[in-house]
Amino acid sequence: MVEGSEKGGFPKNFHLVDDPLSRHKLAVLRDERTPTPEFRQAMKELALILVAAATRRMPTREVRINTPLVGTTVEAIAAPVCLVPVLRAGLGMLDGALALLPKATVGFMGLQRDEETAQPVEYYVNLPKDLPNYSVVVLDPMLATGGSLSATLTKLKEEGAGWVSCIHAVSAGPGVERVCAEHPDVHFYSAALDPELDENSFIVPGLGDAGDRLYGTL
Ligand SMILES: O=P(O)(O)OC[C@H]1O[C@H](OP(=O)(O)OP(=O)(O)O)[C@H](O)[C@@H]1O
Ligand SMILES: O=c1cc[nH]c(=O)[nH]1
Ligand SMILES: [Mg+2]
Repeated sequence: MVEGSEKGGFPKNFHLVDDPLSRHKLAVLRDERTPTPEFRQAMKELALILVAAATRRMPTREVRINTPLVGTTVEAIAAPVCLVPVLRAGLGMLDGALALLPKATVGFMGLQRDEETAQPVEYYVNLPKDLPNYSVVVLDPMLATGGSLSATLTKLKEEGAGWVSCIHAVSAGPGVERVCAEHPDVHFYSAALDPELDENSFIVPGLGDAGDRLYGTL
């Protein structure tokens, strides 16, 4: 993993998860020939890898237990976890994240980019009332202009979220610059950092519209 703090040119809260396995999953996702079932499966598997990376900085606490042989001190994740998929495409990462964090609570952030302006329009929000008690992981395969993620993080902070990390399959330079600057306290984990956006604010080379490819609404 390339940590933001290790490589010149990366914001220090951006982390590229570019091991061979995540690159392999990403190759499946980027290929236009990948049909919906395989796309969905690869997104789920990539989410497993990314969510493991995103727990690296999660607060832990010491717990006293007994092994079958002796008493010892172990480490456990300190706070309950709340996963927040950004609808729709974020749902494609939810099963993978829940496989590693099965006790997690799930909140929902419903946003859709306006096709003309690329601005996010909020249509559904459902978050736990006691959000300040949780460590929050935001799931969204695509970080393009950063508008949807910025709106999500602003909402989470209004609701009192403290520790927050985000996972993405593909991020674009302009969106990364924006969210890292606006939210220096949040860590962002992505399997790719693509250079640019096209005239419709789609990531290039990217993988197309993640929601459409996950749900077959092409
Ligand atoms: O960084 P941004 O420029 O805001 O773009 C990224 C957003 O666009 C996509 O959602 P979309 O609006 O296509 O909704 P969908 O998941 O329902 O397809 C994607 O899943 C992100 O939420
Ligand atoms: O390239 C992009 C940009 C936004 N949303 C997507 O699904 N893909
Ligand atoms: Mg979409």
